[in-house]
Amino acid sequence: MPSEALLSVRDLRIAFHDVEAVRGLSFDVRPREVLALVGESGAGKSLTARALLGMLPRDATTSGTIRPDLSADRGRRITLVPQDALSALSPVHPVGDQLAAAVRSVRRVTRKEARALAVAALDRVGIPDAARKARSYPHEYSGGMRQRAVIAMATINEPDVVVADEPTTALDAERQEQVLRLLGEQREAVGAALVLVTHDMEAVRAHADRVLVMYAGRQSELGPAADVLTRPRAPYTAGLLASLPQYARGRRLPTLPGTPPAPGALPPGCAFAPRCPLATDRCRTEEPQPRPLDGRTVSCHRAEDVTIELFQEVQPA
Ligand SMILES: Nc1ncnc2c1ncn2[C@@H]1O[C@H](COP(=O)(O)OP(=O)(O)OP(=O)(O)O)[C@@H](O)[C@H]1O
Repeated sequence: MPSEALLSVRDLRIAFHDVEAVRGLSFDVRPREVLALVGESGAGKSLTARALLGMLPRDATTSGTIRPDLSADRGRRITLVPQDALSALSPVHPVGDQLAAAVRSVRRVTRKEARALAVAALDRVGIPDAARKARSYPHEYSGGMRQRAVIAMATINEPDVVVADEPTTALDAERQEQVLRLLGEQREAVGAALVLVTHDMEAVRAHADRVLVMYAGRQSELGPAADVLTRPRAPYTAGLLASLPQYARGRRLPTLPGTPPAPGALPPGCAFAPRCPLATDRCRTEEPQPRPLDGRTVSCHRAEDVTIELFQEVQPA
């Protein structure tokens, strides 16, 4: 995989009224890779993804850099697959017209050519009788078909980066897997990188090349998914993995005790220390900075002592 960056994020901070929700993230998105942003609710995954797209809420203040700024080319070089497929489609225009309009907004093609591209895109995502379905409105599509249409919309202009923000939360497990597989195939077909926001470690394992594990607005661990998921170096990663059935070894599934802190109420030192079985006085006073270890970057004073079994013996609080 080429290692030059398509996007470079450096010391990204996102605050609301002086309370930081994202606190100094640095990572790259590489060409054609699937980079998963993973962590519990409130970790700052969506805000980070939205910052890439230039779609932050108006009252957010940011610092740091995202280079190049693809958000000026949103819809062409960077696109979004949102949580809710309906919100990505207008209810008042046929789906094919919306796809054709998306094409014509960035390419000089005739209406007829745009229309043909729209039908081809719907066909590519597995919509049966695409020429006819292109004339239907979103409400005439089933939920699954709408998901497919949204993926067609996000890939039709062959972007460099597709950002998918929990694209499957509303779906059952089987559908989730289908949608992620389709998203993977489509982004591969157009040569785009995928930034996949998820709280599902199973999805990360099945679909990501690299993973950025986030906790309380910071980076816990960043590295190749195959390494991070088999040999975590951040206690928080081990905690997320503990809830996956294959690591429970026949025992009752351990869960990560406690909840993440709210952005305005962070403990001193490492934000994860109150939930961490390895925490020492240093962890409770000194915030760990990202450092290289075992081919990834990890923010933990005790990273060398972390094993995948760390949470096996911990009972839910
Ligand atoms: N519009 C907003 N105004 C104020 N605070 C916000 C706003 N949006 C997000 N936040 C704060 O930022 C934190 C991180 O939000 P974000 O949506 O990025 O989390 P997430 O990791 O994507 O979680 P989830 O999985 O629940 O979507 C939230 O817990 C919240 O405190």
